[in-house]
Amino acid sequence: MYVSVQLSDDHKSVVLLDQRRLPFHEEYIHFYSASEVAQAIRDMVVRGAPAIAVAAGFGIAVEAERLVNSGNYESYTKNLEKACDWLELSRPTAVNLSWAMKRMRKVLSSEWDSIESLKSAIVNEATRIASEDVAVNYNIAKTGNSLIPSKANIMHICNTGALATVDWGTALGVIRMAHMSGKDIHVWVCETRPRLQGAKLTTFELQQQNIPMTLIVDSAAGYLMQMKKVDLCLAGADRVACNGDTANKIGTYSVACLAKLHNIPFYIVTPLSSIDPDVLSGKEIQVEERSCEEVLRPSGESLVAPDSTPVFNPAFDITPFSFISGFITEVGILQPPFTWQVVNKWKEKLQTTK
Ligand SMILES: CSC[C@@H](O)[C@@H](O)C(=O)COP(=O)(O)O
Repeated sequence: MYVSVQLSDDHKSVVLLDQRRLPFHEEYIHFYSASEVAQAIRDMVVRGAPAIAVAAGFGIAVEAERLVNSGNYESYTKNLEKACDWLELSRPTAVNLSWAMKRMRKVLSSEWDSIESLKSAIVNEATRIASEDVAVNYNIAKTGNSLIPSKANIMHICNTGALATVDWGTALGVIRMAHMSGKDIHVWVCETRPRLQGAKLTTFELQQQNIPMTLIVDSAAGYLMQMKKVDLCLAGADRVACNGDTANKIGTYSVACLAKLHNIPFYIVTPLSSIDPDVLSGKEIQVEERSCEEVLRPSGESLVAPDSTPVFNPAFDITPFSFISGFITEVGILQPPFTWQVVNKWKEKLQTTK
């Protein structure tokens, strides 16, 4: 079984499964500093909002180990705070990155009696972020499964599985749980241009789990809905605004519009950590723009359009909350608004029921 992101036993490297090479090569690469991890996140060696948050947390743990003999307590914490800044900036749309770095900064600003004890606290917090991800996604999968009929054709975009998290995944976790519980499900896998996370990664995960699926080009989504071959749609999230507007992989909005037109339920499957109550609506969400090369050379080498064709390549889009039937989370199926007060109440409830 593959693991998208790990901390090496000696805490000297973050080990990432290189998602750019899947499904044909399972290669693990070691990254030895926070700046190397930030670059790996930018290059999408690891991707998916929860997985990049975990990778960034481990990036700080590795940096803490690397810098342990490099200066006094003050310079040590200052350098680690700088590392949090680079990691946070490595991809702008997924709020999980800032959420993880906020947790690491909290550890950095607490009082510790030595560099050694601060370093252990950093490793513990990074490891906790990773293990919480597994538990949270397991709960999401259980909650979501209650919505899946015993026989269903589910449309899914991008990759939201174990590769995008530490294990289970969000939307694909729900699909995995439904399949494990004996439901007769089939997944329409949107290929997800331009980086093909659906074609390369989601098919790989579904195949490993023996879940029936069919790969489609993104533009086939409407036709399938019109033919009444889709019962519901599940997608992940990179940032959910307070009013429920949701940033997710480019193409999600198109699927949501088509689903609304055809009266098909469209759910966002997300941990609470992807909700950003500081952002009031989707208008305030920064959408990452990526290199034109991703569109011009989808498989890396040959051009599919004349050289120097102008390209616009937004990595995400925003689905307005009115297109979303509900948010499947670790605390249940929710509806906005997601104010801090409300989100904190759910988090507290979660703590007390643990
Ligand atoms: C559980 S993953 C949720 C989202 O991060 C996912 O749907 C997505 O859009 C990933 O985009 P990516 O650009 O591959 O990082």
